[in-house]
Amino acid sequence: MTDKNRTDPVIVFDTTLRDGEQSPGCSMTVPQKLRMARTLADMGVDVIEAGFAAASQQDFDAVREVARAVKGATICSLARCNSGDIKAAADALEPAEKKRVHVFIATSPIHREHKLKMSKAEVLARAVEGVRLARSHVDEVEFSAEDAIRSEPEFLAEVMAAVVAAGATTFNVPDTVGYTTPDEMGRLIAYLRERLPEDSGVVLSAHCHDDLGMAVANSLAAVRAGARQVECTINGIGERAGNCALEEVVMALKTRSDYFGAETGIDTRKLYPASRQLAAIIGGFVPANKAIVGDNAFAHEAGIHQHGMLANRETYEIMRPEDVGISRSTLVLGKHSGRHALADRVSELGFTLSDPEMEQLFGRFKTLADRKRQVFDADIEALIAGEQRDQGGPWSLDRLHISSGMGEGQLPTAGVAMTGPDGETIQEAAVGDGPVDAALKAMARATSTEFELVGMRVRSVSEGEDAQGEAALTARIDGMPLSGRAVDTDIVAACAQAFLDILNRAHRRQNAPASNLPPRVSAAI
Ligand SMILES: CC(=O)SCCNC(=O)CCNC(=O)[C@H](O)C(C)(C)COP(=O)(O)OP(=O)(O)OC[C@H]1O[C@@H](n2cnc3c(N)ncnc32)[C@H](O)[C@@H]1OP(=O)(O)O
Ligand SMILES: CC(C)C(=O)C(=O)O
Repeated sequence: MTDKNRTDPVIVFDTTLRDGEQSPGCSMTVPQKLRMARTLADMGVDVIEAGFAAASQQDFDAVREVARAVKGATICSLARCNSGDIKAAADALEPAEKKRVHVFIATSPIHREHKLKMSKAEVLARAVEGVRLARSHVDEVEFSAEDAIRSEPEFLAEVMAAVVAAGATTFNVPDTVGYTTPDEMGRLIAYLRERLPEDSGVVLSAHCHDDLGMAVANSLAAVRAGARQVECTINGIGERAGNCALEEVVMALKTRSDYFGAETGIDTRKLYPASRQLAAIIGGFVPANKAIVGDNAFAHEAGIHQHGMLANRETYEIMRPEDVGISRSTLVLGKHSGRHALADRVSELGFTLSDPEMEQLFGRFKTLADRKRQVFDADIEALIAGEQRDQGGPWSLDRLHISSGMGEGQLPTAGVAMTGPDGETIQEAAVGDGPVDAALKAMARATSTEFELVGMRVRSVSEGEDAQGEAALTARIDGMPLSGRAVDTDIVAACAQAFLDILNRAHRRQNAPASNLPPRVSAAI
């Protein structure tokens, strides 16, 4: 059991630049690795595995550049258990303030027999030789038993004892193929921990892959069982399904330090910027539902949740967005939102609406939200503008049907049904130069109006492929210029509604007592 008031430090070993880079499409140039390494050091990563120096000249250069330029963190290079790799690693690390050579060899039967073609004794001997040689170059040597999870536990313990005796300072337990479970991982770490001499000072480490989606859970189980180093990558990038995600393991340890009794020294406010920086460098994107750093990690759309959030954000958030470097939680307005969230946004946007106006707006908002995935601030503003626009009638546009297309022989046609001042519904159709022209002509016929279109502007007033379009039309009727404006996700419908505004203004003008007419020059809205 953990002591609630005590937290042990956990070393964060970041391998974004080595194992992360091994994932297809994630190769980085030397300057890109350097930028990323600076970010990692700045956020408090303890060990940065900058590459595999023997892999290529570029990898060697990257390790060397990071070793030369990045201060604060320990810089590490991976090496197989052979003299060439170990020498390359040591040479590349030479300028580092604090350096670590990370040697590895596989210990599992399948890797021994089929890949290395070595017996247990040969693997053991190569591991010991590798660690000794590495120790002749640097003080910190990490040994990894590749595919430790599928290795015989007794053999693993034997290798651990031998490499520790040869000078290894960290013993890493990789779940190379992401096969283990939290329970199993916990038991294996506890088993190895029992076999490490109390005063050895050797750190047990976990390196988990995510093939079954358990890399973070397995790493946390290792910490709970006594591992004091976790190996991880930003955004969880890495071989196949990836590695343990740094931001997730760090925030789990921080948020549940009561449970794990362990914490890292990471400045968690740097997690989100680091995640975005990496995504920009490798040209990928972070899934919206990614824990901690995804776009939706602190976003709420459901009305019941939004209501709870407005009352007290801890109702639906276990972490503060600011603590991971995200400026604020967001209440996303969509079809699942309720009145509380809409009212909050309306007042945030600076509008004061009466209760009936708010109720009307809510109805229009739900109708729009059913057609759009997300309702943006500009949509709300447009809805309010629409709400406040002239609705005096008497004409209503009950139906609009458009037929339009491209190519020779196409006749853009519109059919409308409009109900007028005496309650009669009139149906009309017209062809035009385009769908808007046809719609306007059909509406003019239905209302027996002669008009001349003198101005038309259509623009998008919100974001996304399902953005709302605002149409602003000016038409001359009886010599009088009149304007109308409307918003709709369909721009032809927006134009038709804007024209309806104009027709209604014209009708009211013709039927109003002469003294009520506004001056001619200000007839536009
Ligand atoms: C689980 C992991 O993530 S381990 C790290 C994996 N990362 C990488 O492989 C990326 C960098 N790798 C490379 O650039 C190349 O593989 C190199 C330069 C390291 C080696 O290239 P090559 O010499 O052409 O060998 P290749 O990759 O084809 O085969 C691996 C060789 O290393 C041997 N080997 C594998 N692991 C080890 C080890 N830990 N210690 C010693 N030898 C090893 C294999 O048995 C094989 O030996 P062989 O050539 O005698 O048959
Ligand atoms: C070299 C080790 C640590 C590794 O990357 C793995 O086993 O996945």
